[in-house]
Amino acid sequence: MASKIFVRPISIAFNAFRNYSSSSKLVDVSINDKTGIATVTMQRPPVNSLNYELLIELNGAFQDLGSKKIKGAILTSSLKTIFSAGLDILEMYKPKPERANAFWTSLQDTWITIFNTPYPTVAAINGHSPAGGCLLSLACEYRVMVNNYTIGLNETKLGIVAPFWFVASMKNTISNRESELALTSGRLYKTDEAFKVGLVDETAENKEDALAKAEKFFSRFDAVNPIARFLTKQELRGKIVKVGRKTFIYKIFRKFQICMMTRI
Ligand SMILES: CCCCC/C=C\C/C=C\C=C\CC(=O)SCCNC(=O)CCNC(=O)[C@H](O)C(C)(C)COP(=O)(O)OP(=O)(O)OC[C@H]1O[C@@H](n2cnc3c(N)ncnc32)[C@H](O)[C@@H]1OP(=O)(O)O
Repeated sequence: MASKIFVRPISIAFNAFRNYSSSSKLVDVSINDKTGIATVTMQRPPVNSLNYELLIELNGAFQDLGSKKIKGAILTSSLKTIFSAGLDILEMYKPKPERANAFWTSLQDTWITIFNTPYPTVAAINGHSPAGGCLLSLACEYRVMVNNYTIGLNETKLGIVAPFWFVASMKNTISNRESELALTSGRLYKTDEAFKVGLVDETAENKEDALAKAEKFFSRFDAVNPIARFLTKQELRGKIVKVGRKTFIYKIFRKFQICMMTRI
């Protein structure tokens, strides 16, 4: 584990990114060769619900960017009014145990990858972002959200208990008190409400505005050593990932959830 942590930022310093662009069915990745900023776009109509295949592609995209010399990555959506509707309900409806296990693992791996990137990340939230959609944005370092949409961890409203790493991601962003109020009530915040509590860092008029603000965020690090930056990020986020990834409790919790899912 430790070797991974220390090798990655060094390796990115030796890789060029020029003229990179790759598009799979569900995720488009492009790197602007002038700014060095990557844009990862989810494109799974109608609502970018997170199924196994989308998660695998997302995880791969963010991992690949770790080997390129980028200034930062923006996560956004190709859809007009939806960032992501969260987990694909169909993945949770009477799944085969192997699929449920693979799905759940892919969700957690994707969260860990995005939460832990050596490069800075911004979610340009250009539409509704409930539940798992909110989780993806929380994994990024900064959130810019277009006005008049909704975001939040609304699991309790659906009769679901948000896993503790969802909760930890929320608590990493807003206060413990606000997290408690939000999660227990399954609150979905409007953009301006989310801004008031710090769930989003900036609001935007439209997607273009959100992307412009996201790009501006990266310039904060122009005079910052990228390795020092990454190690500091790890210092702040490492414990949450460790709890999310390794604990016995997590394994039990996953078994319990898969068990619940396969019985519904
Ligand atoms: C089942 C429980 C098992 C127990 C599991 C135990 C533990 C799980 C732990 C954690 C769970 C994680 C959290 C999640 O992410 S759960 C998913 C939560 N998502 C939501 O609550 C969002 C629901 N969707 C919406 O609110 C709206 O659809 C949305 C605002 C995103 C968009 O609204 P709009 O009016 O534009 O579009 P719709 O007409 O509503 O939808 C279009 C189309 O898309 C389908 N759809 C919507 N959301 C999902 C989804 N999450 N998964 C799959 N499909 C979705 C919707 O049904 C429509 O389909 P169709 O009718 O056109 O065929």
